[in-house]
Amino acid sequence: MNILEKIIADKEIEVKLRKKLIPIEQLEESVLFDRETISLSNKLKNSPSGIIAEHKRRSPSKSVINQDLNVFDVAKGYEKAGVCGMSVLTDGKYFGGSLDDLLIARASCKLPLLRKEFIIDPYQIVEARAQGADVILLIAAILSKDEIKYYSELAQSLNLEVLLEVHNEKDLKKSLFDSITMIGVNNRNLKTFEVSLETSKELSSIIPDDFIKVSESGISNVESIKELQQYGFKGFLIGENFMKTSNAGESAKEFIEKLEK
Ligand SMILES: O=C(O)c1ccccc1NCC(=O)[C@H](O)[C@H](O)COP(=O)(O)O
Repeated sequence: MNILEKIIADKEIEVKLRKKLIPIEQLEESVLFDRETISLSNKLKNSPSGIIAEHKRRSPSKSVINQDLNVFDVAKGYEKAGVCGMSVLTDGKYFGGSLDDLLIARASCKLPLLRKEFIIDPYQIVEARAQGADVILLIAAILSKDEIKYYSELAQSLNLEVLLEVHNEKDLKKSLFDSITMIGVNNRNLKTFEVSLETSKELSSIIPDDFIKVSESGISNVESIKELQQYGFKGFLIGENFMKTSNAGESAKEFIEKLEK
């Protein structure tokens, strides 16, 4: 099994358990369920830098990145830095995240929040809404065309935006639905962990203009962003580069200042 297959096998067990612990009807009663969501795509459209900064403690490719930062401070710092949105990894086993991280981030800032998760069941979409997310990630590589359509329409009906992640042309071809606003090209091959910004550049020309293009993973300098902007990218998802420092918010602030200079 490759890492993605392992993550999904574990996720299936986890979701089954979560559904038993907290029935969907209970999620729908959350005080956050009816809150007005914040549009990430609007922020990206109107931003010169387009940074989506991630809270990421560890990862399968890098092991520990930073276990010492407090998600409350990270969210506040990212907001102060002027990022467009924050991505919160909620997977526990492989990334050290949790739904509590999402809740804490929600309580500490007014940024659009992306629930960064391996979504394989509609339950997780309702869960994202109940825990304060504004955007969900759908990964084309782990979903069928019908699932992408159904899950993105469910998200839309809950006023959640969808960032649809692709790795290649095949992923992209099965993912073009009106219920999706943003297409993210992941520069990290989730099977081998190899990172190449060429993936974004190569796919950019076949992403229709109706979608906001986001480049994800492996971005560590402003020069790469300036180059990717030439290919039409408006959003840039950055995790490790900020989280590996002792002050993720400050690191994002310096990065954005340099980018907008
Ligand atoms: O980051 C990993 O090692 C990883 C491995 C397997 C599946 C997903 C993985 N990462 C999720 C992400 O997409 C990244 O956290 C995100 O794009 C930020 O990437 P980076 O800036 O390189 O930390």
